[in-house]
Amino acid sequence: MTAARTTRRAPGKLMIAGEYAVLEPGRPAIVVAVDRYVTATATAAEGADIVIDSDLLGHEVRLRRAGQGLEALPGEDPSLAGGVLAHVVSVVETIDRLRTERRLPLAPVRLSVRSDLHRAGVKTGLGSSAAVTVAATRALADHYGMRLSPEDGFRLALLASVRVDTGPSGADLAAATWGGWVSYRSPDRESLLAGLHRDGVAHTLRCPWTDCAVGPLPPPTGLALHVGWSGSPASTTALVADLATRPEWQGALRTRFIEDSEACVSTAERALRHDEPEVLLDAVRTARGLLTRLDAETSLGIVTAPLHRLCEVAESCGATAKPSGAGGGDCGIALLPAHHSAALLRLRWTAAGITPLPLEVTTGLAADPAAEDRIVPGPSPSLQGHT
Ligand SMILES: Nc1ncnc2c1ncn2[C@@H]1O[C@H](COP(=O)(O)OP(=O)(O)O)[C@@H](O)[C@H]1O
Ligand SMILES: C[C@@](O)(CCOP(=O)(O)OP(=O)(O)O)CC(=O)O
Repeated sequence: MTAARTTRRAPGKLMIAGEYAVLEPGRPAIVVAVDRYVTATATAAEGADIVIDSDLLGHEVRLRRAGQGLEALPGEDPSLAGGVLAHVVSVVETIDRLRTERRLPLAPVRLSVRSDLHRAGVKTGLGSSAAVTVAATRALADHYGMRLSPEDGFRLALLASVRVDTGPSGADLAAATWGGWVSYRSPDRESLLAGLHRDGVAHTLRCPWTDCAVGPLPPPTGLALHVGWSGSPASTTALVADLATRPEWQGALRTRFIEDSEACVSTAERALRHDEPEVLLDAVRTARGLLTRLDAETSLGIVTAPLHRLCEVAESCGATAKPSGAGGGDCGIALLPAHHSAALLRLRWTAAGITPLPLEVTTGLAADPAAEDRIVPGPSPSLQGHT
């Protein structure tokens, strides 16, 4: 390994449609990457096997490779590796295992992580865990000279993610990897985790991922995507876990929601592919209706008062709007036809206590023009060359 310093950045995301239903393997969602990033830099470490320096902590944490993964060195807070650093630690452990299975050497590595997906330390719902996982996976793999394809990088990041939590669909990882407007269907994360335990990383990476599908979608023409922040963070994990425990979610309600969501997302995808903005707006309106109905049927707390206000105000400005993601706080999106005033929307949102976020749809890590490194192709065979 001869790389001196490898920096990779991955964008945040917003969900356009398909929330909750996409948790079901094979069910679709539409997600877009937005231009707020997490940047991960891998360099050689000294004095520890792994050093993680994250802006979430403000100090670095030194870890060592032990039999079952990374553990804190004496004097370090042992709870951090399984807590706030869980995603970065899982990335390192997943790549360590892959390289060990392939009989490739491990090296002391320092990973620095910087994020602009929080506002004054508060999460905005732009998918920081996914951006961290994708950026760190890519920085570390490239640092080792593994030269992953975007598909390999996505799969490796999803495997690192399921080791932390099999709950999330991975739609945010797909957006961070490929960027733009993305059509996504999730794999069965429980069976991937079982595969990791049973067969290891290399095999699970290569086996068919039934149900999983990712593809680019053309952006809509004549519609601008606007994003408003409700002002409060939401715990997607808590909402998803809460929904899973509801008896009503086990029966007909769930089947109907998932079927209706599939129809809605498929319509939205067709509208994007055939450049039919009116049909897209209808589908986004339907997606809002589905989330509102799910909320009414379960009292989960998806459509909070600020998110409702965000949507109503946007509609009064000529837009079609909905909560984006799990709801309960975080962001909402509005699609505004070009002949309506964006300035008015921003003004009315601000007056209603909603913060307009100046975000643009962006490319993913796979096309990162800012990738900066000094990799000299080393003797380590690439992942692709080995599989
Ligand atoms: N700057 C960062 N450095 C290290 N880990 C981070 C950073 N930002 C986010 N993470 C990881 O992502 C987790 C947050 O995930 P989550 O609560 O799902 O928020 P989000 O909705 O932004 O993904 C953190 O607990 C941490 O594990
Ligand atoms: C419910 C979901 O389908 C969508 C949640 O999207 P969010 O945007 O709420 O996620 P966070 O980035 O963690 O805030 C869960 C999923 O797809 O994982």
